[in-house]
Amino acid sequence: MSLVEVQGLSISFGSLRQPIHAVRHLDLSIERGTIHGLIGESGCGKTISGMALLGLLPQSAHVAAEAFSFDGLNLLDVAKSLRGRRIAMISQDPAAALNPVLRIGRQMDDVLRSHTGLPRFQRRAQAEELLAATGLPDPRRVLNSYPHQLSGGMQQRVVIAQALATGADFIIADEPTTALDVTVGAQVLALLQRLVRERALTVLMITHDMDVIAECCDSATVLYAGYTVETGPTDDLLAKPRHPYSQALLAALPDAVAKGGKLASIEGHFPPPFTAIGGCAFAPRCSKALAICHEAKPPRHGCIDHSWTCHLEPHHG
Ligand SMILES: Nc1ncnc2c1ncn2[C@@H]1O[C@H](COP(=O)(O)OP(=O)(O)OP(=O)(O)O)[C@@H](O)[C@H]1O
Repeated sequence: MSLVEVQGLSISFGSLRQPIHAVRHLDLSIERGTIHGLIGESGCGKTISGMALLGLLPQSAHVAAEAFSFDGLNLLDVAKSLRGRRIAMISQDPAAALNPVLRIGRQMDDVLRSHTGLPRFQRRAQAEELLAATGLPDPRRVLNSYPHQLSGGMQQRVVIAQALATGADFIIADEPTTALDVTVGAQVLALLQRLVRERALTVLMITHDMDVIAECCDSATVLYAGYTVETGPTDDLLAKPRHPYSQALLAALPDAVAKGGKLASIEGHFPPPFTAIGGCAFAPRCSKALAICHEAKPPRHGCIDHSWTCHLEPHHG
């Protein structure tokens, strides 16, 4: 059984008469001990999906799903209680995740005190061990530092150490390298890969950057306007993307993987979240669209490992 199993998740805001569709139909399956990417353009619903997994949606959100489970537990019931116990989050801005007026030692200790039964001196040793595990060279100095005395890359390592301190086995990393320069970002991705191997973690990597998927994800889900349009192992997705949107994403990147490019723009506009979509959400921007693509929801093709939703025949393109 997958650690995370999401089928047909929809999240909307506003009234039933005038809904704002943040996520329209998310299918997401994450295997234990892997890094799974969730990729798509700004506004497609990546962060809101992560919030739903963490039980952090505002009260005003309307949520529905055919399946929405973590380790067999229904997340609609238990997401809040799993947060900070089995599920932790690393965000884009480590400085915002840390308290600027408290030393790192105090902040690590606060997390360890509320998540472990360890006495104080053992918590100190554990904090040092966790900071060392994230590759910070002088953990004692880091424990005595304030966040502003650390670089962005060091701050992100501290945030990762805090996530480990909670004992969480599933980490949602929301654009964790966006605020870092390329080299430091690559080091943070390598660190997450090592931690997944060494500590049996599972990571959901939220990103708009195909390079991040190529660099560190075992598999990925492509999201467009709140819909899962394709999901599969990274190698397959990069070598043979099947949905026209995934194909356009890769085509928009000259030497996508080699050159470190970001998702380039694809002609046309993303459908606004308040519009109803009758057919395929990507049809208005799709160079291969048929009449039916504008009228009816696309069927799913492929197998459980690699699937995509599209009206075109599976052997097209
Ligand atoms: N509290 C809210 N009320 C109404 N609409 C919201 C709310 N939160 C998010 N949305 C809408 O949901 C949609 C998805 O937002 P989300 O932040 O998940 O996108 P994203 O893919 O993570 O984008 P980015 O990469 O820019 O962070 C957007 O249209 C956003 O405006």
